[in-house]
Amino acid sequence: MRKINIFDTTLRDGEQSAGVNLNLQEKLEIARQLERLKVDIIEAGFPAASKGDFQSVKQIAETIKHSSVTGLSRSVQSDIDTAWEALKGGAEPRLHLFIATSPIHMAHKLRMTPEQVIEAAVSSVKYAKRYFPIVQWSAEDACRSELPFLAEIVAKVIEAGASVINIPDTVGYITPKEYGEIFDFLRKNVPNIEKISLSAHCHDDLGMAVANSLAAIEHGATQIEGTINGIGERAGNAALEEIAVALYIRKDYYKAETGLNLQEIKRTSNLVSKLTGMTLPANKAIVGKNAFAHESGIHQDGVLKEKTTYEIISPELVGVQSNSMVLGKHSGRHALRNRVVELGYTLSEAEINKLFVRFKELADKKKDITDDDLVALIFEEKFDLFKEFYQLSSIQVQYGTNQIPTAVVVLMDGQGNEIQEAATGAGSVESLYNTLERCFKTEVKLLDYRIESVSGGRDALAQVFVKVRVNEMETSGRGTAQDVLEASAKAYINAVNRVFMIEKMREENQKVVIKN
Ligand SMILES: CC(=O)SCCNC(=O)CCNC(=O)[C@H](O)C(C)(C)COP(=O)(O)OP(=O)(O)OC[C@H]1O[C@@H](n2cnc3c(N)ncnc32)[C@H](O)[C@@H]1OP(=O)(O)O
Ligand SMILES: CC(C)C(=O)C(=O)O
Repeated sequence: MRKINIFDTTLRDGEQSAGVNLNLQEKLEIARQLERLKVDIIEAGFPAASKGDFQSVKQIAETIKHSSVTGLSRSVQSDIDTAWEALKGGAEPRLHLFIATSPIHMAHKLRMTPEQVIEAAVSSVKYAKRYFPIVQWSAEDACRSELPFLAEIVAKVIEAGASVINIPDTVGYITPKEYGEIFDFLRKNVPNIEKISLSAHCHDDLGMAVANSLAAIEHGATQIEGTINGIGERAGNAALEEIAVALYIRKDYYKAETGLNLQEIKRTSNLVSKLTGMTLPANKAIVGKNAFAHESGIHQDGVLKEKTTYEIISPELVGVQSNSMVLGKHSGRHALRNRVVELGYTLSEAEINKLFVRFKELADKKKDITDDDLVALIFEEKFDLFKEFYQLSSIQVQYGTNQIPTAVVVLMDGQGNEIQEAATGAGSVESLYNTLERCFKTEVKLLDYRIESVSGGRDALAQVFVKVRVNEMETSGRGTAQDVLEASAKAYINAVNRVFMIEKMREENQKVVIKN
């Protein structure tokens, strides 16, 4: 079996999904879960992009011990210097350098000649090697590049010290057969290529990211890049869980394996989906709600007689289990702490105590607290870092079939001032959002609103996801409560607080001088 290294870019390319902004705590939690999943490399961000990205990469590099942590950098010295400052505290610092090699990108975006691109690539790899023991180099838009040019630049960056060469299908254009041919061409035409590791990075614009990644493995790639749930720029990246399980189930064919702990897949997928607000289609392979559900009589009959008639993957393989735990109003802190740990979360004693109060409040209203309820409460406590901006004190909404819906909202701002406003709207949620907009004194455009119940039953918690645009910035928010209107208000406030947080960081960023 060939070993395939898994390079996870959920926190970098995944966060490039429109409307997704993860805060430091959220990124750390995902990084810890990726470490439990045993990914080989975590791309934690793009350190030179912002102060927030820099801090997240630095903290992740200093926290994660069993996966290697990397960050992305353009071929410019100031980006490399900043990346070193972020990554130097990690166990195995590595840098991911890139520059575009296709005629379209070189001419129109970089406005550089091919010779200038080679010069920038080589000099940046040499510069990075002064700091980093491992330098990965990526040819952005490799799949629309001219193959002889690609081979020439790859040969030169290997000579300059790059030990991993990544061939990205940046715009999701290639087909599996053609992608395999690019790997064959490079392996045949680049000197010393057997001394480095070849990597694949595929986007899903034509729905072929996973198929292309698997084709790359068949043609010599030893590293695969992708994201959990396939999130990422535009149509997303290759879904790592699909690649890992395909290699496992079809090891007879691929004769290659990853080091992933497959049983952590479902938990990782849930965490990423909840924290990014990017819900999964029910029929998503491996991690969708219906991935192991047999609906029709003939299938059910077959599965009852012999599972393998219709099940090629057992749910337990990827950590899908039935939820048998019952926590209720008579449960104590020990049971709660135990369950939190079993669910894979790391909470301080103070956080457990705060969670316990919320848990008891909910248990008074709801008979059984499920794992999903608990996760929703953990998210509210652990990841709402924006409390220094607006916090909800109370809402009151009046609705009648022959009345104009009216809402009254009381908020606290970051300085402890109370803000009270009222407004009407075409429906209850609209009246609430019109009122909140008055409180914020900023125009907020609602782009998307989704509501789901966290668990089953009439007393289920409601979870609302919103996408908004404020001051030209798109962001998402989530809110959980037993009442749908309260959950709606919390989601809206969470999204707007994220924008204010990012704006504040950007202001602070401008004050930071990055070493040149
Ligand atoms: C395929 C990918 O996913 S690549 C990664 C994409 N991710 C991101 O862009 C997220 C982070 N990016 C950012 O925060 C910003 O783009 C920054 C901070 C990096 C740069 O911001 P700005 O300096 O304002 O530049 P802006 O983003 O407008 O333009 C990019 C510049 O970098 C240049 N550039 C792009 N790629 C590279 C590269 N690999 N090496 C060197 N220069 C590059 C562009 O040609 C352009 O240069 P120009 O200003 O001389 O025209
Ligand atoms: C920077 C590279 C690896 C990338 O994200 C892409 O080309 O899609």
